[in-house]
Amino acid sequence: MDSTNIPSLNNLKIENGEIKTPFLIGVAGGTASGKSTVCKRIMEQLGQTEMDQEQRQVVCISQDSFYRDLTAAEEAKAKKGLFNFDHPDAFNEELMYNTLTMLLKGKIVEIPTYDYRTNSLIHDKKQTIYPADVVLFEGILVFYFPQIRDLFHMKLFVDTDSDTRLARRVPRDIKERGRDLDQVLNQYMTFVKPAFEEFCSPTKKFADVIIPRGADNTVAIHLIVQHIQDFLDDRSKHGSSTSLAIKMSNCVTSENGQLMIGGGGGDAFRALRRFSTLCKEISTEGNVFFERNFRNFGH
Ligand SMILES: Nc1ncnc2c1ncn2[C@@H]1O[C@H](COP(=O)(O)OP(=O)(O)O)[C@@H](O)[C@H]1O
Ligand SMILES: Nc1ccn([C@@H]2O[C@H](COP(=O)(O)O)[C@@H](O)[C@H]2O)c(=O)n1
Repeated sequence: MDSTNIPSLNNLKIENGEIKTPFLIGVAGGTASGKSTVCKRIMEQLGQTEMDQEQRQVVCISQDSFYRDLTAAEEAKAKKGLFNFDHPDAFNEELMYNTLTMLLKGKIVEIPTYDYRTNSLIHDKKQTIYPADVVLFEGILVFYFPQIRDLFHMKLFVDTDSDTRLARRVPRDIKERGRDLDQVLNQYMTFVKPAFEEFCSPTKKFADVIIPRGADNTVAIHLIVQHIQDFLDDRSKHGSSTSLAIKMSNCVTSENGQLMIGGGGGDAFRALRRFSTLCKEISTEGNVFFERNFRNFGH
């Protein structure tokens, strides 16, 4: 095999002699806001869904894979819908952080699958995540933990009104997650709604881009897809060591939420200009909001 193109060596993804480190995008939002659907649309529009896992340039991970194992007493509560899966303590923050930092270092990681019917992780059904060029990490509390929040190069918040979310959650949980109507409504009123207000909704302020109406917002999705495509094109031209993320960190800083163009590369500037120009061209209110102007773009 050509030594310049070894797909994986010592758990590192190496392509053309370079360690591949991903551009990490966080996708937060309330339950059933459309986070997974938005990620799916992004993947589809980038032509990723028909590719083999190992060939994909863009991969998506769910925060559900980082629910912590429950004790026997917690499991019994969960069965009756009396465990709070919307509280930050329900997650394994350390594993989430370690997994994302491994991916950022170009390592291949394995994550368990989550089973909503048994409220547990399936440890022997692991999903292999190759670093790829872009990693989407979606979940209700992906912006809650400061250390994890700081890892993202770009943060999206899917903002769908709570009536719509509840109307979507009820049939989904009954059909796909093995729940009955009473249980779904009880859990929603006891845990989901209060936790959304206390822990999830306040993280909207950390988002770089807010997507009202989730997957219905085709304009916002198109803009994000364009932006990622620019990044991928830049990478295929210059390789991962001269990634747009790194160049962006040179050219965009924002102490007070304003864009500042410094000494970054021309491609980064073009990509950013295209994204912001497109946003300005859209006169309809409520398509894309820039809240903090890529404060966290690059490290
Ligand atoms: N724009 C939409 N229109 C209609 N149904 C939708 C839309 N977006 C998502 N859904 C449905 O709502 C449910 C929750 O969507 P999902 O993307 O899984 O949300 P989340 O990942 O935020 O929990 C799913 O059953 C999904 O098919
Ligand atoms: N065993 C579990 C684990 C989680 N939940 C609920 O899932 C929601 C998060 O997933 P979304 O796809 O809706 O973002 C969260 O609100 C938990 O209440 C559950 O019901 N059971």
